[in-house]
Amino acid sequence: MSSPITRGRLNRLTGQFHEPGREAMYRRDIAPRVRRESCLALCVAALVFGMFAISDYHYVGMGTPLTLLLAMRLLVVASCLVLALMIGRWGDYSRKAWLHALPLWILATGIILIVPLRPESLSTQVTAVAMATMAFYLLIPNLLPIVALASLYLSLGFLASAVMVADIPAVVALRIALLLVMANAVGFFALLRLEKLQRKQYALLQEERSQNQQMAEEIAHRKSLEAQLRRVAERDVLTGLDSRVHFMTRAQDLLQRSQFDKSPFSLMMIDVDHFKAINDTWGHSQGDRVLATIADTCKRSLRPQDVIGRFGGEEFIVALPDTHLEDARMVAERLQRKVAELPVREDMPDHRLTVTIGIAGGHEEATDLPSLIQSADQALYAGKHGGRNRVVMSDEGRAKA
Ligand SMILES: Nc1nc2c(ncn2[C@@H]2O[C@H](COP(=O)(O)OP(=O)(O)OP(=O)(O)O)[C@@H](O)[C@H]2O)c(=O)[nH]1
Repeated sequence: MSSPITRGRLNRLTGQFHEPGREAMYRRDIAPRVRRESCLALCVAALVFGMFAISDYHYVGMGTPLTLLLAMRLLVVASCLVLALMIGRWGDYSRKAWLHALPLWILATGIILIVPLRPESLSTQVTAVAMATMAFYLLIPNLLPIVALASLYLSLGFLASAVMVADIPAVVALRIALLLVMANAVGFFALLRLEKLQRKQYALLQEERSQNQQMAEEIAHRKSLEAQLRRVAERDVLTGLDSRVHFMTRAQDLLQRSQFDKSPFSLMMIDVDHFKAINDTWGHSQGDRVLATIADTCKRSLRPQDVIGRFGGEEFIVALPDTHLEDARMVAERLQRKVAELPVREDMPDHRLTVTIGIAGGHEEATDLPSLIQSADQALYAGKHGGRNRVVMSDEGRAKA
């Protein structure tokens, strides 16, 4: 549950947010809707106010009072329509609340002026004023304090002109006053409730949006962490090659595809010769540099579709899809040559950098990756025993070749 602080506290009398920034944001948010509704409400108000011209003739007949009444109605109707047009174009509710308030004052003045121009119809005018008051509060969108002031002006002005022009007894004036107080009270509290409800709804929506935003950020953060972790798990930090686990996954896929396509598949195990001696003589940092350089050299010498990984310590593994054993041997010999040509003499004088490579191959359905690795490893072992710095094919490979 969110606290009233996060939702935004509301003023008890106006229904507006206490925080001016939040109130301004709310008004900005509802501005387009208020603009549309104001235009529509003013057009309807102009129509209704103009419509009563029909009853003017009935009450005052032909003559100067009718002319004055019609002129006044025309003025009010025209003002309402012009203001509706202006609000539609420039009526930004968040910055020009006065423009939205102006029609209320004009309509109120028009209604008040009917009393001296048509004093005989006072009883029907009381009903019309009460209804106009409610319409001010509920139908023409505006801020509660502005509406309350305009309605009060309408009520007091109407009462004053009724007392002065229509010469009504005190008791009738009191009844009209009570009726108008009631209309104002009902309108005020209805609009206050509406203002509060709308702002509460807005605050809840904002809260929901911010929670969604937070959630989206959290998800993005987790995804990036996940991707980072995956990258760490898939890469060997020292050489930048595939980690053993990731290599196994990729090589497995390649082998399966080769078996499906019935295309050749070869596997190489590369081991640096006398690597321990490098560590012991020139230190582990130099050993690390040598491993990274050899890894880089091998990677660059392979095709993009080949996959190379670090299998362990100073041992690398390469999967060669679509490659016959004889071709794999040529690749291995090329790698062997490139490693031997690496310029390490300055850092490690009197040391010949060499690698021994074991090769195995096969794409028959019975062949699986672990047994291929085992065969390549056996060939590598044989190469080491045979004096190192050589390329050796597994027994099955030799038989096939
Ligand atoms: N600098 C460095 N050394 C490593 C790393 N991983 C393994 N080693 C070392 O590599 C050496 C491998 O030694 P051996 O298994 O005896 O192999 P070798 O000396 O190359 O001998 P042969 O393979 O028989 O030619 C060990 O001393 C390991 O400590 C590494 O990441 N960095």
